[in-house]
Amino acid sequence: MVYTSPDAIDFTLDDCPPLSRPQRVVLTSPDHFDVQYVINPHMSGNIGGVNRAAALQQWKALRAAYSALDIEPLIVDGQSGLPDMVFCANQTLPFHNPMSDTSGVVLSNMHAPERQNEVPHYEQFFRSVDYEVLNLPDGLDTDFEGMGDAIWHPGRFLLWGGYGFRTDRDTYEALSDLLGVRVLALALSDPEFYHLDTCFSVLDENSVLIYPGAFDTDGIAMIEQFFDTVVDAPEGEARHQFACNAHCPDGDHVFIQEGCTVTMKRLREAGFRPVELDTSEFLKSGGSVFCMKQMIW
Ligand SMILES: NC(=[NH2+])NCCC[C@H](N)C(=O)O
Repeated sequence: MVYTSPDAIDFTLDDCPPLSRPQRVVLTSPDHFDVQYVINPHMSGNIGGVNRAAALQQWKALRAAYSALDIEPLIVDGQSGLPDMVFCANQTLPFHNPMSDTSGVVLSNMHAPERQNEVPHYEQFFRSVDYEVLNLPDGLDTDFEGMGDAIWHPGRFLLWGGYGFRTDRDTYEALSDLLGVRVLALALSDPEFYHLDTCFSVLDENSVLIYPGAFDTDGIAMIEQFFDTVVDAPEGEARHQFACNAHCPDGDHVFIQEGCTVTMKRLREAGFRPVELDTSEFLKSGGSVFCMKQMIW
């Protein structure tokens, strides 16, 4: 079942089976990262403008930050000719079904033609680690960009789904049927917040960090219905520093772009520990921490 308005909601969090936290992280080496085309507004003006050496240092610091929390990264090799492959949250949606105790990934159907050839590399990787690999139904020709838009509610078998730019609303009907999961679908309409993970960062079962301006009134109402604590990022930090592309891997630390001072203060007030990371080279492509990793079970 897909829910797009608060009036339709006929369940609570307690009706959703408990879901364990994913314990492993996948990262993709940035050897071939670059800005070579413009498929989101942040990339505009940045073609050829990436400092590869700086990008590598920033990526290594991210890798070290996961290791410091005892989350050992699995590394996928970036491929030449696929400059966005480093954003490994987008090509798949990893899942764990607590009822059947099965794990796997659903492959994306990238909206951007420039990124479609990234998916087979991830298919191969997940098969190599014995993951079940699922496809959206044959004949369904809707866009889907994985965890860029589809985000698990922490601790619950419940999926949040953004739609409007990179993922079609109808994809969530198919995903809901495929995985047997409820989906809360949020409309996106500001092109600078083109993926759900640019404006919505889950922290723990009761807390989320959002940029409210990216959502409509139904979206905000649904978010407020399911999270007791909603931390707002200010517009400038959300839009230009990707404050909401943060990642909280453990319900405590929040990896976030360096310099998001107001957001970090609000996170601390809500009881979280921000960990600043510099992703400035990746911001040139419209990505930061959240989309540079994929958590798996
Ligand atoms: N989930 C994300 N926000 N990923 C960032 C992707 C950036 C990439 N240049 C694109 O536009 O597709």
